Order: sequence, then C-alpha cells, then structure tokens
Amino acid sequence: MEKLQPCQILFILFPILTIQFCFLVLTTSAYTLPDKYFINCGSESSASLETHGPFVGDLSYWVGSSKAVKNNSQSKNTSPYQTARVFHKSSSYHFDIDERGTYIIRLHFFAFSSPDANLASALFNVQAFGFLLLSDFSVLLSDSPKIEEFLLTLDRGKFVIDFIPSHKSSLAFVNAIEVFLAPESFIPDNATQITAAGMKGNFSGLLSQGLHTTYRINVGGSKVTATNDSLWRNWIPDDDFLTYPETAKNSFLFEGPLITGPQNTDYVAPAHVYITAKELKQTNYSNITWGFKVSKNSQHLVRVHFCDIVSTQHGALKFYFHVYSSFCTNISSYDITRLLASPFYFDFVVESDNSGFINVSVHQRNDSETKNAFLNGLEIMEMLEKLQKPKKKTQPIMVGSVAAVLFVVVLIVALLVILKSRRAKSYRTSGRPFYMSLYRGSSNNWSSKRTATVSIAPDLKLVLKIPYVEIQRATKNFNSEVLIGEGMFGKVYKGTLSEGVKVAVKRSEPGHGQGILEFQTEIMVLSQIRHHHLVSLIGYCDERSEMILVYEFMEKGTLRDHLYISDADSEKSTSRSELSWEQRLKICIDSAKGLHYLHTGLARRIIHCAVKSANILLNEDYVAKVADFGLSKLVHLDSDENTGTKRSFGYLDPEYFMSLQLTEKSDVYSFGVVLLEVLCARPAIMTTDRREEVNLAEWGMLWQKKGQLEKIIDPVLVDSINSSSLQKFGETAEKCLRPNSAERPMMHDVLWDLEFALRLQLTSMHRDVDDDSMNSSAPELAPQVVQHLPSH
Ligand SMILES: Nc1ncnc2c1ncn2[C@@H]1O[C@H](COP(=O)(O)OP(=O)(O)OP(=O)(O)O)[C@@H](O)[C@H]1O
Repeated sequence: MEKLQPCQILFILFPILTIQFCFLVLTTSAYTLPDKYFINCGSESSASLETHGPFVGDLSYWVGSSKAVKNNSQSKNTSPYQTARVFHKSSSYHFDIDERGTYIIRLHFFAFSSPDANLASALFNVQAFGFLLLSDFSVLLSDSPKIEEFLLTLDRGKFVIDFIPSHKSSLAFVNAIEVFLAPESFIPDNATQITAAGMKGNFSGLLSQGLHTTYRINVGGSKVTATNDSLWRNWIPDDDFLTYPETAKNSFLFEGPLITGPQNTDYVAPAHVYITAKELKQTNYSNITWGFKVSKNSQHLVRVHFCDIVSTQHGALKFYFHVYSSFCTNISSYDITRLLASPFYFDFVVESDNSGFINVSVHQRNDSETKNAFLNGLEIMEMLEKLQKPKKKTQPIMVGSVAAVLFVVVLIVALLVILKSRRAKSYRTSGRPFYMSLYRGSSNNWSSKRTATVSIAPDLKLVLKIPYVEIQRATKNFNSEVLIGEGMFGKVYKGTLSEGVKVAVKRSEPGHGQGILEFQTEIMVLSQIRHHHLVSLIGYCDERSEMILVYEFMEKGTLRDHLYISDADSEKSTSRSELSWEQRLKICIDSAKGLHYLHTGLARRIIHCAVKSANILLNEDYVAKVADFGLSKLVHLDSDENTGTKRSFGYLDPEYFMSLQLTEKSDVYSFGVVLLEVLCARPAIMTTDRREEVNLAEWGMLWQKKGQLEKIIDPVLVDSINSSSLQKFGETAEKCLRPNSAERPMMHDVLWDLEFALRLQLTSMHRDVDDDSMNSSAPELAPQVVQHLPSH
C-alpha cells in the first residue's frame, strides 16, 4: 500500500476530527488567572515585563525590616529589574490565598549595581510553606536576571515567603515575585517512580511535595520565550544536553494544526514545543541520549512531551523511551492518541544516582515498521528539601563542649589524612582527592610504570574499552592515508568504527612528550563529562602496551587551522580564514560555553590548563568544542611535576610565573589570547624583529588601549565587522587579559559579553538589510532584551 503523507492523512481526517476534537491554536491562548500576585519589589509603583504584568508595588506585602534600592543606571526601562528590596535580617512577603491548588511561584533576581547595597555580595536562604526553596543563594553581577521557579500546592490562608541572610553580615534581596494558581491538574498526585537501580513503582503524594524547576527544554527547536507560553515559561533548546549529537537531527517544523487527543495538553506545554522534535539522524543509529546535571541521589519529577510529527503513516512507528539504561517503556503514539500530530506527555518520579546526571534516551525498535525515535520536550523539577522542625535551644555550655569535641575529632582526622596521603603519595586535585581508577587489575604494563596508588573514584562513569583489533580495522592498521595530525601525545588518525561512527584515534608513541599521566587524566576527565561544546571521548584502548584514545570526529579540524597557516610560528603567518565575523563569534561563544561548563557545571571544578586555538575543534556545522584535557587538573599533582613547561607560551597566565598555580582565571587569560587570534588571525607568539609584535596579548592590548584595535584585525574582516561589536569584543578580550587574575571575569561573564557582541553584529546586519544603509552606527539593544533571557 502506498504510504500517505501527513498532509494527506490530515486532509482525510479533518472533517471527522473537527467534530470530535478541538484544535490547538498555535497562537498562545490566554490563561485567565484566578489567584495572582505580580509584585515589583522595592518600589511603590508598578512595573511590567514585555510579556506579562503589571507587577504592582510591594508596600502592602512585605513584613520585617528592609530597604528599597534602585538600579544605578539611569535607564528608562520600566521593568521590575530597576528596583529591589534588600533585607539584612530575616523578613518575609505575605500573600492571601483564596483557593487551594498548585501554585507557580517565581522569584526574580537581578544584581544591578547600586550605591545603597552590593547585591552581588548577597548570600541567603529562601523558605516557604515548610520547604527550603533556595539555600546559600547568590547572584552574580550580570546583565541578565536569574529567575527561579517553584511549584507548591498551597492551602487557603496566608502564604509566607521568608528571605533569610545566610550570616549576620550578608544580605538577601529580590526584584520581583510571581505567585499564581496553575491550571487544574497541572501536577498529578501519582506518577510512575523510577529508582536509580531502574526499579519501577508508584509514587504517591506528589501534591504534598515542593518542586523546583531545573530544566525546561524544547527538544529539536529554538528557545521559546514567555511571550509564546500561556504560563510565561521559558523553554531552551536541547543541543547542549545531547550525549552524542551526531546521532540526532531536528525534525522538520510541523506546520499543520495539532490535534487534541485524550490528554488535554493545553497549558501543559505550548504548541511551539510540540511542533518541533529531535529524531534519529540515520536509521543506523540506535538511540538519542540526553544528560542533565542534577543533584545526586535526589528525587525529580521528569515530564516528557511527545507528539508524532515525524511519521508519515499511522501506527507504523513505535520506539522505546529510557531513563538511565535500566528503565524502559514503549512509546507508540498510535496506541496512546490514535492520531498523528497529537501531543501527549508522561510524568515520572526519577531518583538520580550517584553520577549527578539524569540520562534519558529514545531508542529505535527492531520490530517497528518505521525505524525512528523522537522526543519533543522535557522538564525536570527537583523535589525540595523539607525544613526540619526547629530543635529546642541547647545550653551554651553544651554547645561549647560539643564544639570542642568536634574540633579535636576534626584535628585527628586531618592528621590521619595528612599522614596517609604522604605515605600513599596519591594524586590530588584542587578539591577532594581524585584517584585514577580505570586501570586497576588490568594486565597492561603501563599501569605498573608508575607506582602511584590506584583507588576507585566513586562516581566515575567508564567509557568504552575498545579492542585493539577494532581500532586497527577502523584506521586500516594506522595507515598514513588516514593520518590527520600529530600532537604531543602522538599521531592522530581518522577512523570509522564498525557501527559506521567516524572517530579520531590518538595513538601515543614512545618519545612523545606526553604519556601515561595525560592518558589517564584525559580518560578520567572526559569519562565524567558530556557536553555539547566539549569533544566527547568515545573510548580507549590499553591492550599491548598501547595508549589509544578514541574521540568523536571533528570534521572541520582545529580553529587555528581556519585562522592562519602557521609555519612554525613564522612571521609569514598568512591569514587563510574563510570564517565570517558572525561565525567567529559563534565559535568563541561555543568554546566559552564549554569552558564555563568545565569551571562550574560539575561537582568538582575542572581547569583546562591548555586553552588555545589548536585545542578548539569544529564539527561539520562549525559548532566548536573544546578538546585536549591531557593537562587539565595536573596542576595540583606532585610538586616536582612542572607541567607549566608543557604549556604553550603566549597563552600562559602571567601570574603563573610567580605563583606556579593555575586557576580558572588562567583559562580565562588563555581564552583572551584565543579571542585575539580569532580577531587578528595570527599566532599567539610570532618571530619578528618588531619586539612589540612578538606576543599577541601584548600587541593586541597595545592597540586596544589606544582605541584602535581595528588597525590590527584580520584584513578579510575589515568591511564586515560592526564597530560596536568590535568594541565589545575588544573590551571582552581586554578583561580576560588583565594581569591580575582577580580582576578577570568568570567564563559566564565572558560568555554573556560575547553573546552581546554577536547580537550587536546581527542587529547591525538586519538594520543594513532593512534600510540598505551603509551607516555603521552603534545599534541600540532594546531594554527588553533582558526580559527575553531564559529562566535557566
Ligand atoms: N577529535 C578530532 N577530530 C578531528 N581531528 C582531530 C581531533 N583531535 C585531533 N585532531 C587533529 O589532530 C591534530 C593533533 O591533535 P592533538 O590534540 O594530538 O595535538 P595538538 O592539540 O595540536 O597539540 P598538543 O598535543 O601539542 O597540544 C589536531 O591539530 C587536529 O588537526
């Protein structure tokens, strides 16, 4: 039988369906709020966001001692981010609740600069309704607000939100509060429960839990902002969470009407979420997996959204949905809704394991007529900690003696740890000890080359151990035809694994500078992390004394190769970049995201220590990923290991020469050098008689300080780069390259600045297209930009 196209099916079904079902309208239907509070904190007057409001003055809502502070910048902006209420002592907001039900509570925080209070130094707890909403919470000085969302099922009566400074000298603050009743049955009381071991059961009593939204993802689509969501939620794209991005593709945007099935998804998620999806890129891939960093060993409500916009035929597609690898359920939209293009969703209560990640995946089924699998949306809400009932006050004398005993115990433990660590000479990281674990008991001889203690790291996820013969086959026995490069570790080959996955194979060779430590570190670091902007380690091989690392293949090679041909850093480094300014900015943004994740996204911080344009790789779509973790973390190992000598000059933090310590801010410095390489298309160090030109960081800053950075930019950019974008970029590089590391920004701020530079460039391009003018005056960013940023 000839397969019907979705549009044909809809055409046939339309008359029947209009009688039986109502259509979801793509434009967001307004939600009429029964119980609602939108509060503009620290102000008597109203403010509003572009999307919703008005946010009314807070005078009749707060109780306690407080101070109202104003944003220093003289903006005409009337958003609630212009004022804040600051608390030096525990204080609260009170709301009258007339109707029992699940409420959405949003707290908006924006640390603006003000002479009256240093909001960026705030450190506080927020609690409400017997739950700890936020603990030791702080907000960085940033150009975007932080919005924290909670779901609580409240009784009628007073609802109180307490703001409690963490200690006497700290402060608490808030800019805006939303409290409104969610639509009926928004959160169920029961859901399928999945334990970390994959056990399935029933979780009952969800309505007596407090939930904190941690992820809200529009899978396969772009950002959906509050404007397009009837409950003013922000949905962000899923790309950064894909474990193996090469296995997935965005489905075609569905342009027909969605059909309401048995589950009414009005308000559950906007139509924008259901009309996009990720599906398998090719039928030879078995699954698409996403990983979300969450609190370890805690409970989460995971809501997954589906809508079959990918099938062409009814009932032909069924696939599996997995949580971790142990829980699996069948998804067949035909069995659930009997319709194509009809949204449905599932709720699971998932207990996170010790890895600190929740992994979900969709897998194709062998017995499905159509071989595919898809997902449209996902939300993760963490269950909040319940507050302990206050204990009776202990006598001061008791407290004193307990403290003394504790002090002695801590002292003894510390002494024991020091003695033990001296004896064992175990490897350490900056935080808690970080041991090599993969190789215990393996018969390879390299594990015996070092006598270091080998212990098990509790939360290490093993990467695939690939047989040597498989690697030999993949690289045609390390044939020079597939040799693509050579670094300190050894030669790099292009290979194809038996499943058809293209890989880069790094094979250590005797005589190369790097060795077992780098090999171990690379596996250790990369086996614990998966991020869209970090090159994934697919596997390793340690058979026959080999040290081989297998990575995802990055089709377009290194960023450096796209910027200039560097002939042993010769003076004649000719620019060969075909990359536009927008592409370069996007590459910098991607790399900043990867580094930001390394610095802050994991329980233990990772310092890359070798950030340079040769360690930023580009995939076929020019998406940039940070690579080469062989040197990361080694800074805190045995002091006789002078890893600094292995680092590339021209990128090295000047403070390293005095402190012999590398920190996150050293990565920021090196990244500043990369920014200049991108702008000027020349190497970090160049041999030339003109002394001031040798070091790119010095050379770039010389021109930046003169305000004439445009004089040294890559000639191919001259006519295409917008002056405001260049100015922002130059300032960002300057901040990264500050000699004093304490004055350098965090990667998060660098990322924001770069995104701003991109927006300036794009705004100017649109303007050029619109009015076809050659005027390159500075584009003004609408104040609403701030309000469009995602909650998370
Ligand atoms: N995942 C990958 N995909 C595609 N090509 C790669 C990949 N990894 C490395 N390469 C290629 O192999 C070359 C050598 O890489 P490698 O990481 O070993 O050395 P390097 O970073 O250039 O130098 P060093 O190790 O001295 O810092 C790179 O320049 C790049 O062209």
